[in-house]
Amino acid sequence: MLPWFQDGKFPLYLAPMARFTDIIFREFCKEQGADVMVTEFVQADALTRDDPKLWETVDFTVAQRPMGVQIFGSNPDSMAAAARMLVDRLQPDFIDINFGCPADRVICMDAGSSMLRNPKKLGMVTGAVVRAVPDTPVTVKIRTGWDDDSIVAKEVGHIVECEGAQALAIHGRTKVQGYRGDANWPVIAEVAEELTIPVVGNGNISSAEDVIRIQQQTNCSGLMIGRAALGYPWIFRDIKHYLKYGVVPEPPSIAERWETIIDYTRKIMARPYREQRHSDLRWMRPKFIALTKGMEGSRRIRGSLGQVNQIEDLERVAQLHIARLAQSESSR
Ligand SMILES: Cc1cc2nc3c(=O)[nH]c(=O)nc-3n(C[C@H](O)[C@H](O)[C@H](O)COP(=O)(O)O)c2cc1C
Repeated sequence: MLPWFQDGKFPLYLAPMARFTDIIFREFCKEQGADVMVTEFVQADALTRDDPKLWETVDFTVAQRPMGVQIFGSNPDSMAAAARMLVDRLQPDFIDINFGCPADRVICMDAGSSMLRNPKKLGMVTGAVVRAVPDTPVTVKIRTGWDDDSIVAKEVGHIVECEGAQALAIHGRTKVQGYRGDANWPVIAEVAEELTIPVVGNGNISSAEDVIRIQQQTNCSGLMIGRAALGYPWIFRDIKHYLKYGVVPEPPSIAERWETIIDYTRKIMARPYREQRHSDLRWMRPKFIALTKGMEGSRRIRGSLGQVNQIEDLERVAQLHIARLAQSESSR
C-alpha cells in the first residue's frame, strides 16, 4: 500500500491542472495542507525527445513529495520509455497515467480519455509502464467513461489493478460531459467498493462539508480537489482544520490573498524556462483570473487583469481592488 494511504490516512490530492498547477502553485498548496500532488500531464513522446519546456513542467521540489509525474500517450513503448526516463532523472514518488483528458488534441492521438474506449489497450499501456519502472509505483487517473452509455470505470479499475497500478483516481464525469454537470459519485463509490487498491474520488469538491459527506457515502481512500483550489488554495487548510476542530477557520484577508498572488507571480517569472520565454505577464492572465475568481468583487477587476503586462500593473489592480472593497465596507 502506498505510504500516504497507510494507517488510516485519508490524503487530499491537488488535482493536476495543465497551465495552472505549476511548481510554485503546488508549493503554496503544499504549505496549505495538500498531501499528495501530481504534475500537469506531459506527452510521453515529447518527453523522450527531451523538450526542455516539458522538463520544466515536471520539475518539483523535495518539499512537495510525495509527488507524482503524470504522462499521457497511447503507445506502450514510448509510455514505458518516458516513465523510465522520468524515474532515472527525477525519482518521483510515483508515475501517474492520464486516461481522462477530454481535449481534442489528446483524443486525436488516441490518448487521454480516448483510451476508455479501448480498455484492452489501456491495460497494455498500464502494464508496460508498470514493468518499465519496477522500482516506482504507478497510478492511473480516469473518467467514468466516454459517455453515459459507456461507463467503464469498474472494468477499467479491475484491468489497471490487475496490471499492477497501485491507486486509481476517478474524475466522476464522462469525456462527453467535459467539466459540466454533476460528478457521478455513485459510480466512484461502486468502484471503490470493488477494488483492492485505493480509489481517490474527484469532481466538484469545494468545501469541508463535501469531504465529510463523501467520506460517509463512499469507501474512497482519499480525495482530489481541482478547480476549487485554483481560486482558493487555502481550501486544503480549511478542510484539514474542519476535520480536526469542526469549524472552518477565518479566510485570509483580501490583502493577504493579493500578497500571495503577487509573490507567486514573482516566483514563477524567476523560473528558468519562463524567464527565457516570457518578457511580460500576458501569458499569466488566465492564471490571475483563476486565482481571483472567488474573491469579492472579482468580476469588476477581470477587465483590468486582462490588461496586466508587468508586475507593477498587477500591483495597481490589487491596490485598487483592496481600496474599493475597504470603501464599500466603510459605507455599509
Ligand atoms: C484547466 C484544467 C486543466 C486540467 N489538466 C489536467 C491534467 O493535466 N491532467 C489530469 O489528469 N487532469 C486535468 N484536469 C482535470 C482535473 O484534474 C480534475 O479531474 C477536474 O478538474 C475535476 O475536478 P474538480 O471538479 O475538482 O475541478 C484539468 C482540469 C482543468 C480545469
